Amino acid sequence: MSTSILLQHSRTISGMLHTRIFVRFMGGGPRTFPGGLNKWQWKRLHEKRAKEKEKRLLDQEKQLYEARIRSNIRAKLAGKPDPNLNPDTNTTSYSPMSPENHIKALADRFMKEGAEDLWNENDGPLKSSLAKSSERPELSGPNQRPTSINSPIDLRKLISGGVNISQNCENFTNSHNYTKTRDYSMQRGSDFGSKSDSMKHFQPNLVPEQRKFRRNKSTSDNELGHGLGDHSAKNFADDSADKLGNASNSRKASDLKKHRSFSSHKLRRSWRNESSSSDHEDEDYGFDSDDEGERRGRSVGAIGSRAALGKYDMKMTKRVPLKELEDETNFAREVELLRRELGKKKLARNEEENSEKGEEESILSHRRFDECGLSSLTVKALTAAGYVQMTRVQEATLSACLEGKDALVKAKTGTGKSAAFLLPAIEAVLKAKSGNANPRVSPIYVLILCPTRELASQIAAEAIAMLKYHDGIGVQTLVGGSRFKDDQKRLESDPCQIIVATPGRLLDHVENKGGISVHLMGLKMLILDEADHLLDLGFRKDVEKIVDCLPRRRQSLMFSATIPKEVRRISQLVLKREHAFIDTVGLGCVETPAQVKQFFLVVPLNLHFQVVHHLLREHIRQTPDYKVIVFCTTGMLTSLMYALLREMKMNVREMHSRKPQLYRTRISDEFKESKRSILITSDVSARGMNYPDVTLVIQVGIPADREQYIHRLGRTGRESKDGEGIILLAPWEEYFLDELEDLPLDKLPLPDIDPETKLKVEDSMWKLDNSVKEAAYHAWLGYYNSIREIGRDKTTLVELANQFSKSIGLQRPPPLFRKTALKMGLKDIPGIRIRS
Ligand SMILES: Nc1ncnc2c1ncn2[C@@H]1O[C@H](COP(=O)(O)OP(=O)(O)OP(=O)(O)O)[C@@H](O)[C@H]1O
Repeated sequence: MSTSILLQHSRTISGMLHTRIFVRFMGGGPRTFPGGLNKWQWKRLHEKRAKEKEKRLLDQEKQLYEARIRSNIRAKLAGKPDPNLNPDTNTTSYSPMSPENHIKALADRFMKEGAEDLWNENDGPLKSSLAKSSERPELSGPNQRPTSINSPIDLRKLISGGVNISQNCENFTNSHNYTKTRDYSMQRGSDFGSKSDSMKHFQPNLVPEQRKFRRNKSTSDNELGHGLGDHSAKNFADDSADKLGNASNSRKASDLKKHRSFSSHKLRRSWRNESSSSDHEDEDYGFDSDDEGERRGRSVGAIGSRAALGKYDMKMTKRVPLKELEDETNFAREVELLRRELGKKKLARNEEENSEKGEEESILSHRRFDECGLSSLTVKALTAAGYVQMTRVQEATLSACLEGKDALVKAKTGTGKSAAFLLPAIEAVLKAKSGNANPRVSPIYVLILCPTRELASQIAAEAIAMLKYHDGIGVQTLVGGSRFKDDQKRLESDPCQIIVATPGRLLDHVENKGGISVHLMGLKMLILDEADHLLDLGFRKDVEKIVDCLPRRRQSLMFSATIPKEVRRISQLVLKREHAFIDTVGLGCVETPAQVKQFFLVVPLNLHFQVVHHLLREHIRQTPDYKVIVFCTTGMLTSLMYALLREMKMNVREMHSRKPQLYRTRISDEFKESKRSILITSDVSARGMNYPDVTLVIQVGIPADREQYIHRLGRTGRESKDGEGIILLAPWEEYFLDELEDLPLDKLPLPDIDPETKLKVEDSMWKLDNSVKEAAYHAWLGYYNSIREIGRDKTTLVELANQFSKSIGLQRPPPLFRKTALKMGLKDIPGIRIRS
């Protein structure tokens, strides 16, 4: 696991990356701007314009670059001198940059680790099927999931893998008149400096090959319907020497000029539930993502981080560059040679890594807490809690955080991020307290924001454990589900220095002038746990408003197991520009815990309940100390699943945001302590919850997005323990697997469920109250209607919903209120019944 700390980089128009000391952007200045915009809107407007301008320039540069490469190749194939070269001087005839330098500039720009933000739509996804297939040779069997469309090669990965491509490329470079490459193996440094150094070894003349590699891969993909890693592609490449160069070739090449694009499959919610639920309380279309987002009626359009990040961040589709050069056809052969070589090297490296696995899999580092400048009382409390060595993320972040730097931290689920931010938080309080002995109002020094109530309680409990030996430092939670007035009383009677809050409730306090703003004036540290989620649309506005009320001279930390690049871009809503980005996962590395086995299962919708029951039965049979979490897409579907499994005498508990807070707290506490039990839940349990020893996570239906998949899965395999995850999809949900293409999922065969069990499940379903089923139908319709890929074809959606209705034993699909049907765009769709 490599740790990299990337300083923020600015991009210059010339396309080169430069490290630059940033001036502070958000500090000072007027609070309103021309056009009545507030500073955030003003900032976003400028960011958007800058991005557009940069994209235009980048596109121009790419066109020029491609034109140069093309003319170079054409000239070579026609046996003419390079048109870019001046025949007299044998140098390029144009200035200021030679093709080689230009290529190098682009290489520097695009290939640098941490520069992935610069990759635009046309660059396609970062991962390659080649890299993937060699990473996961076990997936090449019959269980292999469908290869995603045209993934170009992640050359940066190849580079950082230290592969000597020079020899492999020899034929190619000779035939294409590129200077022969030297070994350009690149070391991964732990800081940017070392990375830039290693980039110096990167040979510019490789880039055209890399680019062509990508393009030609697309070509052969198109022809063969496979990625380069596929067997047929291999055969194709083996034969390519014969095939290429013959007359039919150019026809073939032109036949191949089909450009394929694929949707980013970001799930976008297009319909909001709050209107329907407020209008018609008996219908529930609610998603069940987070307490506050939902309570404030904002979560629905907001789930799905990348999808939800405002207009200028939105990525509607990813397009793969498929402008094949007609005369580049014999490239496939070189590609294949290269691929084989890389495959071998990769396997060798994997074996090496496997032998070091014991070391690799542990989340613990070699550093101890008593070596890193924490107060002795904190160390004592840590020891009492059984924490002696730091985890890797704690080791990687502690010194930067203790130095007072702002930081954006990415680390896998279950690796100890909570302690990583709580320890500097406690130190910040100690320092602030010693410098402010007799404050007039007792200040809140640390504010921790997180998305759900249970997570807030969990973090507060961990903080209290770490403060065991400190006197006079209080921790309180401010979360929805309790009485506002009770919060106020609590804050007055028991002043605290650390607040853990969900954004909605905190904002209520701030906006209601509940007195909390005065206490927040002394704030020293702001922490966003599950930061990417807090910057989703569901929370972002609240978070912005809260941040606006906080002192600007503060330290800010953001933590999550997933940080999509859009979040990196907008992190400056909270962080200073010169913050550290600490990524303990590593660019291009698998973002899920290595020891968690992941499976997917594609089953017709009408069999989902039976299959869940079957999977649970099997798991219970094989795992005496089982502990399972089943994630459902909405609260009402959670209720239905729970009711069914309870009817079938399984040891189940139910948790979603429709349940009263006291019930939720009880269930959460019970499940923490329990063994041999099953929690049926919605996404309220997806992030941050630390239920120990979960052996299996089942996800029924597609989650809101890739990030949510990772967080749900992360409820198992915590602290390096073993775990298993299964995602159950209907055939029309299978497209979602493209989102997970870089994760090691294996296909499970369709289980053989005996007829007797089938009957039992059906019987139990029949016994359930119709109101639960009707609510589930409405919720189902609301959820999938909001998912762009599924909800845009309303007729099919309604057909599927009616299938679902039938599968849960409803004789007829329950009717919708006219207003609701209208809002969902379903009013005149055949199969929809309207309530009279
Ligand atoms: N230094 C340590 N030594 C031993 N155990 C630790 C240490 N730090 C954290 N843990 C344990 O690791 C587990 C996971 O920690 P935590 O909940 O903070 O993970 P996380 O990275 O925040 O996960 P998520 O991404 O799901 O929120 C907890 O049980 C915690 O007690």
